[in-house]
Amino acid sequence: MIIYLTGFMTSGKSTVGPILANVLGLDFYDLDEEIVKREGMSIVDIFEQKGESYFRKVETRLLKEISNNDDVIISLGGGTITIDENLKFMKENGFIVYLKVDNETLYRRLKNKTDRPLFKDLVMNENGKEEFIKRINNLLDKRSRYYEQADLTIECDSRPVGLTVDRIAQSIQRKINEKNKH
Ligand SMILES: Nc1ncnc2c1ncn2[C@@H]1O[C@H](COP(=O)(O)OP(=O)(O)OP(=O)(O)O)[C@@H](O)[C@H]1O
Ligand SMILES: O=C(O)C1=C[C@@H](O)[C@@H](O)[C@H](O)C1
Ligand SMILES: [Mg+2]
Repeated sequence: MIIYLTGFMTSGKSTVGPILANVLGLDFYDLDEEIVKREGMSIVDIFEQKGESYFRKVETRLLKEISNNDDVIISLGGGTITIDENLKFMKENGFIVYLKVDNETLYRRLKNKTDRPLFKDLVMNENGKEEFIKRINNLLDKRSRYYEQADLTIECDSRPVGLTVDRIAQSIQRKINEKNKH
């Protein structure tokens, strides 16, 4: 079984993923971390020096590569699921969980981080909340229809990490039990 964690930047995929894997006794991969390892560059450097479309190509290739593992949790990048080819592949090969977080919470988490290329300029230019919220909403308008294709949505705005992990773990456990019955 492959469990894919999707959701907006800073929704918590990379924070929740390793804890969830530990709780369920599964292996863990973080797609962004695999890209950084393979390219020997940070995500920001890849975007700045090689461009977003190059990043997306590597992302799609490595998504398929790490999906050769079984019994694994994979934390995706925030944009991975918005590539139709990736969405189709994950629907066919795993169980997708959407970590849904409201725009105010995303703003609080994003406003000081310079390691997200799609928000770095706003942070560096010390833009105000309005600009952040506008960009978050614009991206969410385009991306929600992809995130909502997930098999399970967990609303996790200000929920402690442990509770998010518990809720996903219970849901996955139910799935595994069902599978074992058949
Ligand atoms: N309850 C919470 N659950 C998850 N993360 C939280 C929570 N409260 C605060 N945070 C913080 O929010 C941030 C979540 O970032 P994280 O890197 O996990 O997101 P991500 O979904 O992997 O983003 P990206 O798409 O950019 O990889 C971290 O800085 C984490 O410490
Ligand atoms: O939402 C996005 O498009 C991204 C999210 C991050 O996980 C990284 O994959 C990168 O910063 C792009
Ligand atoms: Mg991440």
